[in-house]
Amino acid sequence: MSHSGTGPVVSFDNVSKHYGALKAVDGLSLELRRGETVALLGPNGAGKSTSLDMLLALRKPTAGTIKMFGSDPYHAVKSGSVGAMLQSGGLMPEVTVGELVNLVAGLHPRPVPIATTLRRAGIADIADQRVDRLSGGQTQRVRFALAIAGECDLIVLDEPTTAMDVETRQRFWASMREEVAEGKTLLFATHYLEEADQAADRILVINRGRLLADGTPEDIKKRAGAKRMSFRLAGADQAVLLGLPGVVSLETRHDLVQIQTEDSDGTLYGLLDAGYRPNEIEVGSLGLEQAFLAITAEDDRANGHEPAAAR
Ligand SMILES: Nc1ncnc2c1ncn2[C@@H]1O[C@H](COP(=O)(O)OP(=O)(O)OP(=O)(O)O)[C@@H](O)[C@H]1O
Repeated sequence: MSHSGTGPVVSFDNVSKHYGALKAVDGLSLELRRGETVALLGPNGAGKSTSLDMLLALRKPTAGTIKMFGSDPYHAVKSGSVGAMLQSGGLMPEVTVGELVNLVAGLHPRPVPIATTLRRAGIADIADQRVDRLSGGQTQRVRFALAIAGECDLIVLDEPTTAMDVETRQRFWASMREEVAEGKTLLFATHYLEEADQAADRILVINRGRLLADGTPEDIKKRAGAKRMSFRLAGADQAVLLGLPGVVSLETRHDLVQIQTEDSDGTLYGLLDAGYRPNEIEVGSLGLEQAFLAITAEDDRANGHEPAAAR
């Protein structure tokens, strides 16, 4: 079955999952469009795995509706439309990597040639090794191979690059781009903010089971509002700098001043009005990591919780 329709690939409509009093997912609504690479970003316990598991029909929502290719997740998964790599789940021991990939491809309605899968996952050289004798990073690559062993339209990955070293991670994303170039939709959960920034064209920030932000990496950085400003200024009075409009935090080293501000224009005008003449003024957005922390901390404060970063 091929899905070339124009409807959303995935839709969550007001989906919740409660474990007793705990709202792991709390009224989540979102849509993924064909060909998008979307990162699900959130602190520990945000509800990322629960959301992905519900999408893959492994857990049942307490309320709300999930659709995949316009049908219910169970049937979409059964038809082979989705390839998935989850966080846990052991691999069958005592078989070789090649045998395992062969076995899983054989179960798939539209198997990909084994050699292609081994190459794409970067495991051709370990095809003869037993799966229970692999390193953590190699195991991750084998699990990725199983996700792409059949032709599918949607790939779902839960923290795929955990335990991968930098080189393996880069190779992994290069293979992923090959998959996406074929028109596949990719949804992945990650803790690695730089990874979301580099790999995704859209980021969904979730915290406590709710969607806090949905946009391009640029949007997310803007959404956090604050800017970072730096300049050189000899003999600046810290108290004066902290008192400037919009200033959130301040760091100084020798004559280098770095400021986080919610109003970069106001901060600069205030500084000039106070008679200072700084040099080498630079104003930029916060990095994604800072933006992400700012968004989740603001949400935690607004809801009377301790910020996730401090949990
Ligand atoms: N089977 C379960 N029974 C009870 N609570 C659960 C169960 N599974 C998950 N939870 C709780 O639901 C919340 C969301 O968990 P989930 O694993 O979805 O978060 P996550 O965003 O994937 O976190 P992490 O980044 O740590 O993997 C957590 O508070 C977790 O403790």
